[in-house]
Amino acid sequence: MQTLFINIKELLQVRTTQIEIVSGSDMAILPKIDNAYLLIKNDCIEDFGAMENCPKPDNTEIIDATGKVILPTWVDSHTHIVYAGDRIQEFVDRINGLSYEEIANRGGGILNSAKNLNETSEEVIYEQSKLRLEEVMQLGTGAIEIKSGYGLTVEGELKMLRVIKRLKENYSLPIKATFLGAHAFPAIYKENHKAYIDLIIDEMLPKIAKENLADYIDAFLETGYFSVEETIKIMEAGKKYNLIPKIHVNQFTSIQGIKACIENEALSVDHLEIVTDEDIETLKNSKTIPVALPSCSYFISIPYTPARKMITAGLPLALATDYNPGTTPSGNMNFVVATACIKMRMTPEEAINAATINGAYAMGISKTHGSITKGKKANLILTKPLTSYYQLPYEFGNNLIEKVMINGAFI
Ligand SMILES: N=CN[C@@H](CCC(=O)O)C(=O)O
Ligand SMILES: [Zn+2]
Repeated sequence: MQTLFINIKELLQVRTTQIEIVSGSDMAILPKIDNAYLLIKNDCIEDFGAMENCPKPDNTEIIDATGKVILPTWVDSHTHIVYAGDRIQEFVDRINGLSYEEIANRGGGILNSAKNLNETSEEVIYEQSKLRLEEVMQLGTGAIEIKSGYGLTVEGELKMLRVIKRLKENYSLPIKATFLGAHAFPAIYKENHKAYIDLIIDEMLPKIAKENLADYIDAFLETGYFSVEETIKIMEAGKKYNLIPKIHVNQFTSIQGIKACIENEALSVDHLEIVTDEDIETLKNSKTIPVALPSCSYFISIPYTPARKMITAGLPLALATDYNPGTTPSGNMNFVVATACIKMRMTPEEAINAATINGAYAMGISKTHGSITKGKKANLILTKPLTSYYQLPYEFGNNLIEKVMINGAFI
């Protein structure tokens, strides 16, 4: 089966050689072809180029993309889309003056979602989660990472990861599962952290490994949550089961967590709303990618990741949604890209690189996704007619996507 897009106004993120990540000043470069063609064969990108070189293959569906832009689908490398119910009351409490921390200290926050999840059947959680997944796919997400972390019991964490496994089986986009048992201490372990960490290491991890339910391991390394030492234990334990760390860190405070993550070869460090010069120095020359979550900053009114400072220092940056019921009840990568431009002063080129090729690196899939490269999967966004790709972040909040293709087929 072949599909040929012709007359594409702008074909974005074209990479003739395999690159896995873009960093520093290279993030400002978004290679594109004006008036382009793109040939898809089965589920992969077969060929692309300028219209004057367009082939005329037989038995091929032709799609005229006059006035439209094509780019790789968004790669959302950090989400918590498997959860039960919502936290709307906490949203109103925050409007009325309570902080995220105050709500958590009252037993709300992550523990509120954990209670709800443990009281909800796997079937219901699956039904709720698949609607979220289908919605974000229509918004252009063509690869997604999903975390556990609202179970905080052996059964609850397994239930979440089994839901993610079912989503993997039933949907064609790449899904990576991350075990986040170390998301918060359940109330009964508040004074006995060691017992909960033992539960994670001795009971949860072996069961998860036996059922092959996770690709990565995560922890909420933060003041009041998991300390540096506790997170190191979790990372070391995960690595024994080949689970690479992807860690929540520096959301509210900088406590030497980034250094510990890099020393433990984390694939990514995520959040980074509070970043010191020392943190930036530590990130240089590491293979760990920083991931910013601007929708979270927007929703709970905390600082934005200092993208300009980090990119100027030569670092790579990825963007993701953090879709979750507490701090980011939105999985719209278009909004993330726009907010990165508007609030973090990333250029459209930097933001699109961060949400495609660098997102793919943060998910461990940049060999197959994240750019228009021959042989990569045909996961594409076809926009409505646009004046240029700048319209994507400019018209924040508007849906400019006409169609989404996953593995060579429109969804
Ligand atoms: N910060 C930790 N975890 C989630 C939010 C958890 C919650 O409030 O439900 C996040 O990434 O923002
Ligand atoms: Zn998160």
